[in-house]
Amino acid sequence: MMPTTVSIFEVGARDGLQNEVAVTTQAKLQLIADLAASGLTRIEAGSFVSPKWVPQMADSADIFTQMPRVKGVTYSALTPNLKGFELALASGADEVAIFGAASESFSQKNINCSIDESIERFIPLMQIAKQHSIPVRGYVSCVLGCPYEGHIEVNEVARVSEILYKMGCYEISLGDTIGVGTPVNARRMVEAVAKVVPVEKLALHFHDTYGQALANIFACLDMGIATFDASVAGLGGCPYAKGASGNLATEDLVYMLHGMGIETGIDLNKLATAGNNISQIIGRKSASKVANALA
Ligand SMILES: CC(C)(COP(=O)([O-])OP(=O)([O-])OC[C@H]1O[C@@H](n2cnc3c(N)ncnc32)[C@H](O)[C@@H]1OP(=O)([O-])[O-])[C@@H](O)C(=O)NCCC(=O)NCCSC(=O)C[C@@](C)(O)CC(=O)[O-]
Repeated sequence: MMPTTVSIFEVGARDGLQNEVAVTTQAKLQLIADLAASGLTRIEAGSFVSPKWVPQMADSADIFTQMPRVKGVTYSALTPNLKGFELALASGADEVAIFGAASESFSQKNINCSIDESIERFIPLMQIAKQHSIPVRGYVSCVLGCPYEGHIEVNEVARVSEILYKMGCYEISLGDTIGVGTPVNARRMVEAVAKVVPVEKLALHFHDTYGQALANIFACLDMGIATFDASVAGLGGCPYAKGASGNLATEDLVYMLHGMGIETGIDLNKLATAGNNISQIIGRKSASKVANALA
């Protein structure tokens, strides 16, 4: 059955801006304020990773401490290890996300350790997060393909997802990091993961490299998933997946959902303005077809 409402997890300020030319802290703060003003209630605002690995996110502590908070909005941070979690906690993040992968090679390139080692690192983080009542989201990358290994078995996606869920992640976001998935493959992958993680605890995170993201979401919408990640203006990519384009543009997702009578709580015009403003700062046209059409 199709959902009547969908929750959008906005990743533009993190997944998006981590792979664009560096913008000022002030520009990020404005973007985050604009996103909240458009009605988004789940905003990933930065990441506490090594600034040597991802310099674009080096000001995340400033972002979290300086951004004006809107009541009802959850501001989340990406954290790869205990050090990242402690920095996020000190900066006032409402929730954090750990990130693993279904590909050994991607795990090595992205976080410099194997899948199993990454899980070992998450254990103390999960314990401390529980003590502080900080909800933890879990990402699994490369669920429909890997930039280094190509095909990824759905059983491996299910295995890593189940581990993260059993560790205490409240939601598992399945990431098509390089945007190679197609609708039938996406459904098959979700079916496999839904055998080990309740389907309502899953979110989908599609990059739009091959223009399949909306089709993939449409294909999975009647499976019981009601959370989708998206990035305003289609910002970004992944620093460890060369050539991958940004996430599905949030504007395009909202337009499709509203067209289907599915509520999101988001004002599309305000969202498009937020996306156009940050695109102008970055110096390129918005990657959202909808934002460009509205303009
Ligand atoms: C995980 C590490 C840190 C391991 O990196 P490492 O070099 O193996 O770590 P280390 O423990 O040996 O530490 C090396 C240095 O980093 C520091 N360090 C250690 N941890 C932190 C931290 N949390 N914050 C800040 N600094 C940190 C640490 O203090 C030390 O500093 P030094 O002594 O050299 O001055 C590194 O590989 C890293 O930062 N990787 C992040 C990569 C990244 O952010 N990738 C993009 C996000 S994932 C993504 O986009 C996919 C997703 C989620 O969107 C879903 C999808 O689309 O698939």
